[in-house]
This record gives sequence, structure tokens and C-alpha cells, in this order.
Amino acid sequence: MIKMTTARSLRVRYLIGLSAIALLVTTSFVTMQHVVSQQRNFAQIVNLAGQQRGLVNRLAYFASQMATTENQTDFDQARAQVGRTINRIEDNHRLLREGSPEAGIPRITSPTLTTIYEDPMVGVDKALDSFLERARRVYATEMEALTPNNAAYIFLNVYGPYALEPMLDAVVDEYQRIGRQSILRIERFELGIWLAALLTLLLELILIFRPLEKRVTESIGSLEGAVAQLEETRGRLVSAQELAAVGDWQWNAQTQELSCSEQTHEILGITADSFELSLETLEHRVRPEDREHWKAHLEQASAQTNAGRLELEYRIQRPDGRERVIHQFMVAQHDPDGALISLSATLQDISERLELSTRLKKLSEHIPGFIFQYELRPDGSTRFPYVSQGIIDLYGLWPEQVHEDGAAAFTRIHREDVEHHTNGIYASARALRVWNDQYRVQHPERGEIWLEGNATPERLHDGGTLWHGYLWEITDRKRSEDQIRKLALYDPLTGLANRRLLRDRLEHALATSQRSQRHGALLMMDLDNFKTLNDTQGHDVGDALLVEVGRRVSNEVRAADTVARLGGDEFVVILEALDPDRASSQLKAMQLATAIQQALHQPYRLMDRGCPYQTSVSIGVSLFNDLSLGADELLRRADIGMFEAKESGRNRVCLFSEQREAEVHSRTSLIQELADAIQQGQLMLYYQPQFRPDGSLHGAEALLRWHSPSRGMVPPGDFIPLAEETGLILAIGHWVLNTACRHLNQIQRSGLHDQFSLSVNISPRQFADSDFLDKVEQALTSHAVPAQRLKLELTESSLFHDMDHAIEILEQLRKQGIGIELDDFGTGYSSLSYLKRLPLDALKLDGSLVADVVSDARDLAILRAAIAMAKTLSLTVIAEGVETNEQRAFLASEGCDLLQGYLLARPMPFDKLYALIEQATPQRSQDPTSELAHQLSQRRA
Ligand SMILES: Nc1nc2c(ncn2[C@@H]2O[C@@H]3COP(=O)(O)O[C@H]4[C@@H](O)[C@H](n5cnc6c(=O)[nH]c(N)nc65)O[C@@H]4COP(=O)(O)O[C@H]3[C@H]2O)c(=O)[nH]1
Repeated sequence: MIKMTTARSLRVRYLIGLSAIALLVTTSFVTMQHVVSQQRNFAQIVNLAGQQRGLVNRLAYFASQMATTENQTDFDQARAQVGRTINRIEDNHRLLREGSPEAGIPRITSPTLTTIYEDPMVGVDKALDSFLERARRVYATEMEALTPNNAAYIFLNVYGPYALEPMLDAVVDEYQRIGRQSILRIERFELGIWLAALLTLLLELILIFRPLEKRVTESIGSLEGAVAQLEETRGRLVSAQELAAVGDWQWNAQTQELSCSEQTHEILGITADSFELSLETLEHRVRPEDREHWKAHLEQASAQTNAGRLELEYRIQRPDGRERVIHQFMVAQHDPDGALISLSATLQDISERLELSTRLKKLSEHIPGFIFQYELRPDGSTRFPYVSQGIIDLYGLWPEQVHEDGAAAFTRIHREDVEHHTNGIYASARALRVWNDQYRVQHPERGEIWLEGNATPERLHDGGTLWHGYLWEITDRKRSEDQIRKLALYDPLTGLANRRLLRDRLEHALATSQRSQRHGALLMMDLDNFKTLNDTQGHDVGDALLVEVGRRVSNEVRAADTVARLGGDEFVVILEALDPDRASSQLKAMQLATAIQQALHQPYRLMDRGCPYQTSVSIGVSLFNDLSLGADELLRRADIGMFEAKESGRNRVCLFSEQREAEVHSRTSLIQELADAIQQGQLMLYYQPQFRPDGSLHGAEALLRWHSPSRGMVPPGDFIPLAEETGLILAIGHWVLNTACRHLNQIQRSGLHDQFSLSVNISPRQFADSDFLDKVEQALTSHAVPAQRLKLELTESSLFHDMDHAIEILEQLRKQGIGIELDDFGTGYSSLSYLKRLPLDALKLDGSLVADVVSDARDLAILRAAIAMAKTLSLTVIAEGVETNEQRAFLASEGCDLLQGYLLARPMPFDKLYALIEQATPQRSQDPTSELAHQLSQRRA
């Protein structure tokens, strides 16, 4: 459209340009004509004016002949000449004065001419009249009468040359002047026209021809570009045909000629010059089985004027023997009368594509799941243009059922997943983002199955979306995930919630209680003595009990409440929405906890074991009604409540209290400080010497001291039970053993006392430690201390728990030479039969026994029995807590081998003990190395 407008404007400009030039040329031509005619006219006039002068002379001449001849004939001839000349002068004068359009002589006037002609004195009109009047008189005179003296004749001869001729010359001059002026004007006009023509040409050059030339150049350029583009397009078409393996041919119905592209030759396997292609030769290439079909196709195209694009697949046989499958589109062209003009066709070798699609089909039939093309049309309707057979297995639908309408597949989707599924598809269509989804399908035979899909979308021309994707079944995986999720959230043994789920629920319960303003409660419970059941009856029975406990607890609470097992024998219950009132909520929670406690106290029949098992539970209760506490704090509080229930004798329900928490807190910080104390070197060993009855120094008992920076000196009675309970005693005991051995080494190296021994207290937990023997041996070895120098003090509780095991350990210790002493003897229930079995070296009579031995007959009896018992078993008897001389004397007299107590010496630091040993030794060793070693060790200590 734009191009047409441009061409039209070019044409208009060009025409204007040409018209202007034509106008100028025409004007110039007319002007020239005018100049020429003007010149001619003036030439005629000047000529006429000039003729007048000649005619005047001629008249005078013939008048002279008339006057001078004597021959009548000559006279007559001269006379005739005079007559004709008079007429001509008169005619000429008239022409000059009046002009004659017929003769092409214009009437010329000017002031000068008027004067020349009409002046009354010297005007040509009057002079010529006078001259011609004399001439006529001469003419009328006969030969005989005419003499040179004739007045008229004389006038003619005189007046003519001398008066009239100058006048006529003036006329000629004037005509010439007027003619020149007129021509000059025309010439100027001509110059103007010429300049205008030049200017017009220049303007046309600038405004018309230059743009015209530019346009033409541009047009030529774009024409060349178009030609190049055409060439390129042709080239591209050829290579596209090559690439797509698409050929084409045209058949002209009139000439019966068939032209085809190079690619057609390529497809047919023939060269362009091998033989001439015609519809017949083309048909000859078609396999005989398909030939009829091919012909029918051709005929249909030729016959039907409105057949449109016809499609056909057929096989051809190439000269090289290869069979190929061809896909052909054919279009026929007809004239308005319906006569066939031409046939055009494209043909493509689809053998490989067919083979590929056959393979793909086979593949898609054998892979699990199905591949598909899914189309979402702009109107929201859907279809599966392609879907493999796998859809039968996953959707229970045949591919044909969804080819044109995908609604059937949609109805199979699980109703809970429909919204999510639809949103996913639309989101993918909007953003053209890969669609990926997991959703459930309700299969008519297989029930609910899980599918996962992945598809890449593309936008269609009509605005619809087409996905290419793959769907596969993930039911098993989903089940496993479900299982894993359950395992992650539920206790596999009891099926109750585990710690993780409990936390979630607890946080949720806290939030709910804040919203509803109703209190909730957390119950934490621990079975009493579960470990014993587990150890004695085996884990199967333990597990059976836990399952039953879980079941009974669940029975006691509402379905909405959460019962969880935290591990081991620890259970937790979350009670929700109790009451807005705290007291009432507390009451409800305690009642429920008591109900649980009672339910769990009922006898159990575990794994068909003969006698029923009975257990009890300690329950801690903590209330909540907002988020402020947090799940951790709430659990901690319930734990404190439970701890208290256990502390106060088990089988109890205890509500968390702030005071109890403070106690627990102080205990916790004590534990922490004690743990730090080992690292920070706040522990020390004091030694309380032991003497023989004769007062000689025998050895010493190592007693632990804790110099706490914040608490001052903490007595062992305050922290050893805690260390025992928490297990810290293992590290502490290790340190004590090694420190005692190091000190023993120093004493030994000093050479002061070659029999001196140190007794070290061993706690029950330390003794039960599987590495105990190794640790003792390691302490002796690393400090190079002979085993005989080390005594271990054990209590009954260490030994009687598992006698056999204890005996085994003790024997091993004794085998090395380590002395074993039974501490606190007389406070427990040790009988002779037990003592007999134990490989002991000494009995240590408890200080409480010694304290009242002098005054209390009962204590005296026990003491005597104990000493007798020890003597029977050949054990050394050590008495501790000797505070008075009476006690000492008495104990000595009763046969105690060793005495220990404030009377003799209080517990002291190592350097004091060392000094005591020095004092007690009669002769100090002179060994300089021993001295040096002592000093060094002193410094180190
Ligand atoms: N009233 C009175 N008391 C006397 C007299 N002579 C000694 N004692 C005290 O009696 C305790 C003797 O220690 P124990 O019976 O083994 O009792 C020890 C022992 O069971 C334990 N113990 C101390 N050190 C250790 C240790 O290193 N390991 C272990 N496991 N327990 C230790 O702490 C308990 C208390 O130790 P200590 O407070 O040092 O108290 C020591 C000692 O200072 C006396 O004449 N009169």
C-alpha cells in the first residue's frame, strides 16, 4: 500500500516536471515564432518604406524619359511605367499607414511616425501627395506637350530627390528603430523565458528529478535486495527441502510437462539427467501394491475442483532396490470452467520417521507409565492428541477415549487432588513452565493409586497449550514415604507419637490454649523399676509391658489428647482444653494422672509368663495456658514433677512447683560445677594417716576435697552421692586413683617408707564400670607404683549387688597384689557367709560403731563380733573415727590392727603427709636423687 502511494506520488511529480518543461518549451517556441513574424513584418515594412524611396526615383526617372524621348512608343512605355509607379507608391503608402492583415503587415504607429507622416509642413503624407499630384500631371501630359521645362516635370525631378527622399529615409529609419525596439523587447522576454526554463529545470532537478533518481536508485536497490532475497529464499528452500527431505513436483496439464526439485530426485533415488520424469515414470516408481491407490489419489485431485489439499502415503521402489515410504500432499489448480491446469505436490521420505514412531510405540507400550501429549484449548477444553497404551493401566481408560476429549481422564482424579492438579496445569500454561505433579487417581479396578507426572508445555498458534510429558506410578514409593513418615513421627513399638510429633502437637496445643483461653496439661511418666524387669526378664517382656502401658494410657484419655512415648519407659500425655480456670484444670489433670497411675498399677500378663507382673509409675504434671512457656520449658517442668514423684518414693503423681524447680536447679548447677571442677583442678586429695596400735605410721586413706570458688570447701558427702548418681564419679574416681598413685610414687621415690600404702575409696558405680580393672592397672603402671602399695576401699553396696561378678573382679585385683578393704563395716547386713566368699584383705570398722563403743554395750558387742569375724577370716581390722584415748586403748586391746581418727591425725594435704612420713622415718635416705625427686614432685603437686 505504501509502495503504491510512493509510486503514485513519483508519477505525479514526474508529470508536473514534464508539464513545466513542455510549457516552457512551448512558450519559448511561441515567442520565437512571434520574434520571427515580427522580424518578417518589420522587414516587410522597412522594405516597403525602402521601396517608396526607389519608386520615387523610378517615377522621376520615367518622367525624365517621357520628357526627353521623341519616340511615341518609348514615351508610352515610360508613361505606363509612371502610371504603375504612382499606383505602387500609393499602395505602399496605404499599406504603411494602415497595415494589411492579409498581407501580414501590421499597422505601426508611434509619435515620431505620426510627426514624420502628418507634420503639416514637412509631413510625408503631404509631401507625397504633392509629389504624386505632379506625377499625375506629368502622366496626363502628352509627348508633344511635355518638355523638360514642364513645371510638373521639374518639380518631380527636383522635389523628389531633394525633399521627398530624405523624408522617406527618415520613415525607413523610424520603422527600423521601432522594429529593433520591438525585437529587443521580445528578445528580453525570450531571455526571461530562458532563465525561467533554467530555474524550472534547476528546481525540477532538485525537487523532482533528484528525489526521483534517489527513489529509482532505492527501488533498484530494493529490487536487487528482493532479487537477492528471492535467490536466498530459493537457496533456503532447496536446503530446507534437503534438510527436511521434502521434494516437490508440478505437472502442467497443458504441456504435460513435469518439473521437480532436486530433492525429489534425491528421494526417488534418480539423477536429473538419467531419465526424463513424467507422471507415468513417477507412477512407475510407486510400488505395485500402492499404485492403484496412487492413481485414485491423482484422479481425485484432477477431477474435484474443490478437493483442497489431499494427503497420501505410499511406498516407492528406488532403482537401488531400497523401498521407502513417502508422504505426499497434492493440490490441483483448475480454471473457472473446471478444467485442470496443473497439479502440485510435495513428497517426503518418512521411512525413518515411521520406523522411529513404530519403535517409540513399542517402547511406550513397554515402559511403566505412559507418555502423552496433552492439549489445553483456549476455551478450556482438553484432549490428549497422543497417549500411549499405559493409560489403560493407570487411568483405566483407552487412548481413544481421551484423544478428542480429556474430560474422562479428569474425572478419574481423586477429588481432594483436583484443585491442586488443575492449578498446577494452569500455572504451567501461564508461565510456560515445566509441569510436575504428584496426585491420586481413582482407578476403576485398582482403586486409589498415586501418579507422578512431568511435562513440558509449548504455546500453540491458537493460544492453546500443548504439553509433552510422561506419567508414571509412584504408589509404592508413596506408601514407603508414608511408612517413613510414620516411622519419623511414631514410635514403632507402641504406635504412639514419638518425641518429634509430640513437640509438634505440644506447640500446637500451646497455641490453641492461648486462643481458647483454656488450660492444658502435660503429663510425663516413667515406669518404676522398668530396668530391673528388662534386665531380669529380657527385652521381649519389657517391650510387651511398654505396649500394654501405651494401650492403657491411651484408654484413659480422650481421642483428641496425645499420648507419646519418648523412649525407654518414658511416656507423655498432652491434655488439651481442660478448663479456663486454673484450679479446676489442675484438679482435672491430677485426677486423670491418678486414673492413669491406677490403670498402670493393675497386674499385667506379659507374654504368657506365669505370674502376673505389677509395676508402678511416677507422673509429673505441668499446666499451660499460653505460648509463653514454650514446648521445651513445659517438658522440662513436667520432667521436674516426675523427678519429684520418683524422689518422693515413686508411684506418685506430682504437680510441678516452682520451689521444687529451684532445688532441681541448684542440683543441676551443682552437677555442672562439679563437672567443671575436674577440668579446672578444683579437686584435691587429703590424706588421713593410719597407725598401728604401737603408734607407728602404716599408711593413709585418700579423702577427696573440693575447693569450689563459689561454694568454698564442699564436703565429699555433699557431692559424692550426686557424682555417683550422674556418673561423674567415673571421671572423679579416675582422677583420685591417678593422683593417689602419683603421690605414692613420690613417697616411694623418696625412699622414706618402703611399706607405706594408700587406701583409695571406690564407689559402687566405679566398681561396676567395665573398664575398672584396666583403669586401676593403668594408674599403677603409668606412675610405676607396686600394686602392694595400693589398697581399695569398697562398700557392701558395691559388692553384694552382683556377688559373683564382684568376686571375679576382686580376685583379679588381689592377684596383682592390690589390697581390698571392706569399708563402713558394721553398718550393713554383711553376714559371715557372704564375707567368706569375698576375697578381702581387711575390714574397716565404721566410725559410728567406734564412736559409742566405750559407752554402748550393744556397739561393743557388734564390734567384738566383727573383730572376731575378721580374725576368723584372717582379715586385717582397721578402726576409723578414733577420737579418744579410751577408744584407742580399747580398740588396741580388742585386737584392731590399724587405727585412724582425729585423735591420731586429721585428714591433711599431701605435703603435710609427706612431712609426717619424713618425721616418722628414723633415718632419711641420703640418696640425692630421691631428694631431688621429692623436691620436683613437691613442686609439681
Ligand atoms: N567424726 C569423725 N570423722 C572422722 C574421724 N576420722 C576420720 N573421719 C572422717 O570419716 C570419713 C572417712 O571416710 P569414709 O568412711 O571412707 O567416708 C568417706 C567416703 O565414703 C567418701 N569419700 C571421700 N573421698 C572419697 C573418694 O575419693 N572416693 C569415694 N568414692 N568416696 C570418697 O566420703 C566419705 C566422707 O569423707 P570425709 O568427709 O572426708 O570423712 C572422712 C573422714 O574425714 C574422726 O575421728 N571423727
